[in-house]
Amino acid sequence: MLVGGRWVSTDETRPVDNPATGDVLTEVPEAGPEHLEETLAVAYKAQKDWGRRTYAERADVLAAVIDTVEEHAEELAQIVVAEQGKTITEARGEIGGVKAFFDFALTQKYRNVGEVVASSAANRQLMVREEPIGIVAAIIPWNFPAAIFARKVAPALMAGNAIVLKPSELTPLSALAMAKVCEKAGVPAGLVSVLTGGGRSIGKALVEHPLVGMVTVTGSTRAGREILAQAAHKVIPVSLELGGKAPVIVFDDADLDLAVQEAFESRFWNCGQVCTCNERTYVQRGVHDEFVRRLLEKVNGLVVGDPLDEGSQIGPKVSQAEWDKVKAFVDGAVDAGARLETGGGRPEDLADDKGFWFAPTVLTGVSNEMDIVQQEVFGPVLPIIPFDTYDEVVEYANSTDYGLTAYAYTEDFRTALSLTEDLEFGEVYINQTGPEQVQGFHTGWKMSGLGGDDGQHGFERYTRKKTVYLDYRRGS
Ligand SMILES: NC(=O)C1=CN([C@@H]2O[C@H](COP(=O)(O)OP(=O)(O)OC[C@H]3O[C@@H](n4cnc5c(N)ncnc54)[C@H](OP(=O)(O)O)[C@@H]3O)[C@@H](O)[C@H]2O)C=CC1
Ligand SMILES: O=C(O)[C@@H](O)[C@@H]1OC[C@H](O)[C@H]1O
Repeated sequence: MLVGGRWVSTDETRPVDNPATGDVLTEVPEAGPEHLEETLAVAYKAQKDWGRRTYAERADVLAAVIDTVEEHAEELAQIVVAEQGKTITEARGEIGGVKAFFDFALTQKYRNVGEVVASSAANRQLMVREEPIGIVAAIIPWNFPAAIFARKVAPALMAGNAIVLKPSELTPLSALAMAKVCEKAGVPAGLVSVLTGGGRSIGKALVEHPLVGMVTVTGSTRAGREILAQAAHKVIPVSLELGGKAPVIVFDDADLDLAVQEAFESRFWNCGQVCTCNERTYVQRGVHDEFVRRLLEKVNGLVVGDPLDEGSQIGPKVSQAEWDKVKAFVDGAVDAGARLETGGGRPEDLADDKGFWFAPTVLTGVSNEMDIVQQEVFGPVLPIIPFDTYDEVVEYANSTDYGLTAYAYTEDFRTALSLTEDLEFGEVYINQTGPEQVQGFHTGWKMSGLGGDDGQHGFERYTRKKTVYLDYRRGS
């Protein structure tokens, strides 16, 4: 792991599994208190200089990071596949996302860093200036281990901060590889550190450390709530990007081919392990059966297999624990009366394989109250629920504790515009699917988050304001 500019190993280590084989891929160090103290002491000094550099100077360094990512793109994609299990095609897309997050940070090169406010007294000036925060702690998940590293590091560095990352214990290798890329690109030593270990151990200690001035988290709502509580006594800003339970709503008048294709893509991307995934699909009764028929044709054609094989479309779940969680949701839904249209557990042709394979699964006859509709599944499982009226489906969509992303398909402009007002979500897509764009604002409502990432609003969260009163009267 990268401790204040030094690559450090430890006697105590923890395994990293390959989800496609179930075998141990490698071991990584277990960060301890001494590593945290060293990391933060070095970051504190490095940030003082970095924060005084101009945006243009910082942009030059970040531009070199993009070039170095490009130079190592395939190697980085292979690392994502090995530890997270997404297909090589999806992993190459993730590395493209890495570059996009840095590219957006570069657009801040000529950023407006404050404003002069009209003073109520002559010969005086009142300015509100934007400044770096200092040291940022980033707690990141396993579903996009390289892209979410970039989503946090790029704005944090561009705004003049240092950053210490605690990657998920499931996928530390991508963060370590990205830290090497930053080092090779010329990011000054100590500005980017990666501490490997458990969230409730080194992650908690990082969040609670007095030198950490802001925390940014992407992960489950459970983790986000714990981290918010851990940071509360320090009264520091916390950004939370948490769980999702995105509805796809298909009205009778929708372009059905478009709705089927995008509901399908949005559910099974990354084996369903995306916070913006289609977690539940509501279909108006008039087109419900045709929608299900067309969707099943696509789902039953999906190729589940070796993520390094260019022909594979879905890799394994990231861990056995995650596999067990998804299986419990499916079995619970069937026990509650849902109909299993396809899938439901391990694919037959991989029944004896050690990988964490889960067959693409579709459930019908599902009611809105079922756990599989109310709770985040985060796997290749799609429950489909029929509805009759606009008011009914809006009530269904808004009925969960989550409020990150929602999608709707309709050709009626009144319905579309009304949905953008009535849906209680931080992101609403009409007649299109994701992913979100880096210049937008990836923000969750309700239990899906606090603050947000990306765009101008996400960038601003890595800065703080200073108001300056300047009296330039010439003598008295
Ligand atoms: N809204 C969004 O943009 C996204 C949301 N998610 C959500 O995250 C979940 C899956 O990701 P997953 O990594 O399993 O999420 P987890 O919540 O398990 O972990 C996320 C990160 O938080 C760390 N962590 C957990 N508890 C604490 C704590 N008390 N203090 C400090 N750090 C802690 C974890 O460390 P450790 O390594 O020990 O697990 C990990 O690095 C899903 O629910 C998914 O929806 C995922 C991606 C994006
Ligand atoms: O966090 C998620 O799951 C999504 O926001 C995902 O993360 C990186 C990708 O660029 C996003 O689509």
